[in-house]
Amino acid sequence: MRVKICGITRGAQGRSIAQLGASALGFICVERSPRYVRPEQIREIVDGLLAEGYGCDRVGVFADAEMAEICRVVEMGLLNAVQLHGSESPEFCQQLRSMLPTVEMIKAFRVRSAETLESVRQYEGLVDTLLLDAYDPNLLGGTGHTIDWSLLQGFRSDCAWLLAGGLTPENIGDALERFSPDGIDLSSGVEVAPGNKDLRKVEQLFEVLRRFHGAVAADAVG
Ligand SMILES: O=C(O)c1ccccc1NCC(=O)[C@H](O)[C@H](O)COP(=O)(O)O
Repeated sequence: MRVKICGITRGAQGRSIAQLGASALGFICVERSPRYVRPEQIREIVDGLLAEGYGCDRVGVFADAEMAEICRVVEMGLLNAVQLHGSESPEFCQQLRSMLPTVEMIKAFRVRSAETLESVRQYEGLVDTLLLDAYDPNLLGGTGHTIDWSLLQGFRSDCAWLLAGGLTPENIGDALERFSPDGIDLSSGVEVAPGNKDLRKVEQLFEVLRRFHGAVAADAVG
């Protein structure tokens, strides 16, 4: 199972989190987020990861950004995945795919109702991975709110999907008893403050995951 830890802003924390077993690290490229990191900072963090041989995925998180800007940051930051966290249309995803054919495309949905889950269907086949996050009227992500899990009961997709939204070392066991996502994504649940990760909480997370999956590989769980 993939484990994505999002909102990395510091090189040393990124490397420690990769060492603990994260398979993907997320960098917030949305300027109004308190977790925003400039492309130059991403590059510095990524250079450090690559220099130490960490093979985890490097995900740039965007929200309704211009295609040219996404391509610029991907190139500069040596990213191998983009997460589209705004209201990007299926056509936008299709066009971006043709511009970045080798980059994983993750489309995020802020799940507010059963209709949100229906809208996901239009993206299956166009993107590589879906990410289901919580809805908040004021914030795009990193909210710490959980999705109304009753809405996800019975959710299936042809696409790989990641569960996000208010996940913590305390509730991850409960989440994985209810759902079988292809991966999980956490941010504020493993933080001291926005953008400052709590390594003890990340460690605690992997301890719980080991109980579920037996063993933790260097870049994957289970
Ligand atoms: O984290 C942010 O500040 C953010 C800002 C704008 C768009 C997306 C953002 N985060 C995206 C993520 O993938 C988070 O990990 C996801 O929303 C879950 O966050 P949390 O509920 O804090 O675990």
